Amino acid sequence: MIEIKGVSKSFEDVKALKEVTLRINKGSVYGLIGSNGAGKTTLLKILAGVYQGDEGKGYMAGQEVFENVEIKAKVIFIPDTLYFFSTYSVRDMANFYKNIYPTWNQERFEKLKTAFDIDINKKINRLSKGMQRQVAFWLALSAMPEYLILDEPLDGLDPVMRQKVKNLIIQDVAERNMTVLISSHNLRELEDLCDTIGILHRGALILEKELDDLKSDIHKVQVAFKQEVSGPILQDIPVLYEESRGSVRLFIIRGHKEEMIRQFKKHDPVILDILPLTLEEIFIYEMGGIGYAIENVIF
Ligand SMILES: Nc1ncnc2c1ncn2[C@@H]1O[C@H](COP(=O)(O)OP(=O)(O)OP(=O)(O)O)[C@@H](O)[C@H]1O
Repeated sequence: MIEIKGVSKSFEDVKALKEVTLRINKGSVYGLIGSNGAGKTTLLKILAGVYQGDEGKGYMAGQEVFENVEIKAKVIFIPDTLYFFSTYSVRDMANFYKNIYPTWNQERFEKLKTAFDIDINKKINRLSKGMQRQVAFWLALSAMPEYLILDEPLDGLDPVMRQKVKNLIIQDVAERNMTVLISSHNLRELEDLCDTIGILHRGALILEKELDDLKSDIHKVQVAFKQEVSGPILQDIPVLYEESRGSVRLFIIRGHKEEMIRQFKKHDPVILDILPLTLEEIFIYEMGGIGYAIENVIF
């Protein structure tokens, strides 16, 4: 389990994190989103033991992370800007990891050669940006970490490689209960991977929800009636958004699915479709409800 308890962190006059508390269960994949400068990288670095909070602490499996060698051997952090020793090849770097991570799995490293078709004798710094990111994942997944912390992880990877890496992460979560924390600006990307999403805004965690709860609690409905319905159609059901496109009306509704269908059917609809919402749409309506414009938060 990963825990952040009341963490605040300032850089000179900038309050990067303000009393952030969050908990990520073992085997969970947690997506952290937020606008530029929201504090995502700072939070990830505190968990990776790179920074220490001014107040509060980061814990993994109940142990404090900062300056804890035992815990650090179980964590891999892939930062947004990668760093490799300048003269090291993939093979050298693998040997380096082997010495640091007791869980290093040479067999897996060999197997993953087919997924990341890169010459292991090549100097990493001579590889392209995307290939370097592939190497970072190759090494990380061969080290079999208990905790994987990723900052904008898929940036620079081509679409095929993005899918491959996502599948490999999901496989490790399913097979050996790896816990993952991912920071990203891309909700569509996170939708495939995460079970929980948190939004960080100006250093504070303003929303945190399980994806399933989000998806089962909010519905998009397209409905059209033979005749104009006078007066309100829905009673005692919270409508988050409503618009008309010709004779078709669109509703975004929270909860009450069966009751909503019953009330619509009373008016004899010719169209009654319940459509899937993207995670992005869900957040637009959710955040609208608590007074933030999502555009300012995510993009
Ligand atoms: N080493 C540092 N020195 C001074 N200020 C810093 C440092 N690191 C971060 N900050 C400041 O802290 C705030 C949070 O930065 P952080 O990098 O955590 O945001 P972020 O959410 O990761 O942003 P982005 O999406 O742009 O990567 C910003 O105002 C940033 O300028």
